[in-house]
Amino acid sequence: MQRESPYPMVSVDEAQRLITAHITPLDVEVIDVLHESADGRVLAEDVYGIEPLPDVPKAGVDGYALRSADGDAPRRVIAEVTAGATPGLRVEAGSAVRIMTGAPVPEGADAVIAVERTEERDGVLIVQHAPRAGDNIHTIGQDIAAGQLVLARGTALGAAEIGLLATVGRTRAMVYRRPVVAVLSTGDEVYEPDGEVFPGGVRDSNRYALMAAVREAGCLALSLGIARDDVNVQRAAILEALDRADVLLTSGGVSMGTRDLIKPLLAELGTVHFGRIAFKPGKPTTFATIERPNSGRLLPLLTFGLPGYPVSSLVSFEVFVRPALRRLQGDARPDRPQVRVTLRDPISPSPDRPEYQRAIVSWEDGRLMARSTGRQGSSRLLSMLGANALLIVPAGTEAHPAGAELDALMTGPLAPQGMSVL
Ligand SMILES: Nc1nc2c(c(=O)[nH]1)N[C@H]1C(S)=C(S)[C@@H](COP(=O)(O)OP(=O)(O)OC[C@H]3O[C@@H](n4cnc5c(N)ncnc54)[C@H](O)[C@@H]3O)O[C@H]1N2
Ligand code: MOO
Repeated sequence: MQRESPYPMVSVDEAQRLITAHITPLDVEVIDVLHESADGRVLAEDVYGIEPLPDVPKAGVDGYALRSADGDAPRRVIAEVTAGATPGLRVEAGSAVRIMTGAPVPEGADAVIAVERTEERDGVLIVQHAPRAGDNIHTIGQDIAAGQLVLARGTALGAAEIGLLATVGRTRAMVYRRPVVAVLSTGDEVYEPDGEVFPGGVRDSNRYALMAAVREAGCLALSLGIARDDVNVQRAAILEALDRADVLLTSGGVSMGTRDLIKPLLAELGTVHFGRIAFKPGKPTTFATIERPNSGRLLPLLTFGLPGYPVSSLVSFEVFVRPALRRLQGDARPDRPQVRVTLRDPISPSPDRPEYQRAIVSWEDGRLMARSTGRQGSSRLLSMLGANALLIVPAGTEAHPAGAELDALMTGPLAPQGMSVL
């Protein structure tokens, strides 16, 4: 057993910097952006609107197109235009055209009055007030100007973005490839959750939790199963990832035990960039790159050796892996937002490392309030339940009292007011 880790302890910032230095966005592909599979993809090109929207002046309400110069005088109703029709007629002085929302405004008309503000009897229109020029008319290009940039490269596709692509007629667009992320659990004590578990064993929660986190980050998850604590078995699993994946996440086997084989294996197969972080939970988190001589892939296999403790692996994923996966997909905004929160409960720091404590943040009494999810042990997965934030608690010995402020990384949307923990 080693008495001291050969890996120097790096700071969180330094670890993030080292990871980022090894990332360039993956290759691109052209996809049909109107299908389900486009959800969450990141654009690899700028998208412009070619034509203005609307392309002709359009009625904003159901009513009558008329001339403002006629004031509040009655008008003769000469025709009706519906959305989708081409009017081909002219509104002369003293006349009006019945018009529907979204229909092109006929020539000569410079206003539309809502039907509720009118009466029509025997083909004569009575208006309740004199319309002003421009009333209820959507002008050419008011929503999108001709040639306007509507979506920038690096934008993730959600409902609004997909709607915009359809609006400007871009049914195919260039997006970054989704990274394939292989996930491997290690440990003789780790069992499939649906089978028999021998005394002292644990069910493999890490692989399933990490694969869900990988998918949530927009990647394709590839399960490599559970590798026993045998150097040849674990080497074979890493080599399989080298063949099949862009990124490898392992869990377990990265601390000081005699069966902690991952770090020496990564050093044998590639380059370990760091093997310890001043960070809790997840101190032994390791980052390595493994070259792939003949595969033609641009990037080496990015390998994250995550700790075995369920909370440590997920928190390390959130802080170090997720931003890397977003960067690989070309996301222009790969980081979670950081906010200032007020503590509802007192928080005790860890003496030697900054600690990322799980919390529930909601908007209460005009500020962001954070409540703790309870005991923060690395093995207590329940401390992640309902958490939408990681409180960044600097190393220290003094507790932070209720009412004090700390920075927090938002990992999900704000919680409803008064949400409590189990
Ligand atoms: N002498 C030292 N011991 C430890 C140190 C240290 O610095 N010196 N660091 C501690 C810290 S901090 C952490 S975190 C853990 C991480 O250790 P490993 O990554 O080597 O993890 P394991 O020992 O393999 O497992 C830890 C724990 O998690 C359970 N586990 C493992 N895999 C899974 C899985 N797939 N699903 C659910 N649970 C899993 C495993 O049974 C252990 O209970 O090391 C400390 N030790
Ligand atoms: O860094 Mo470990 O996750 O504290 O237990």
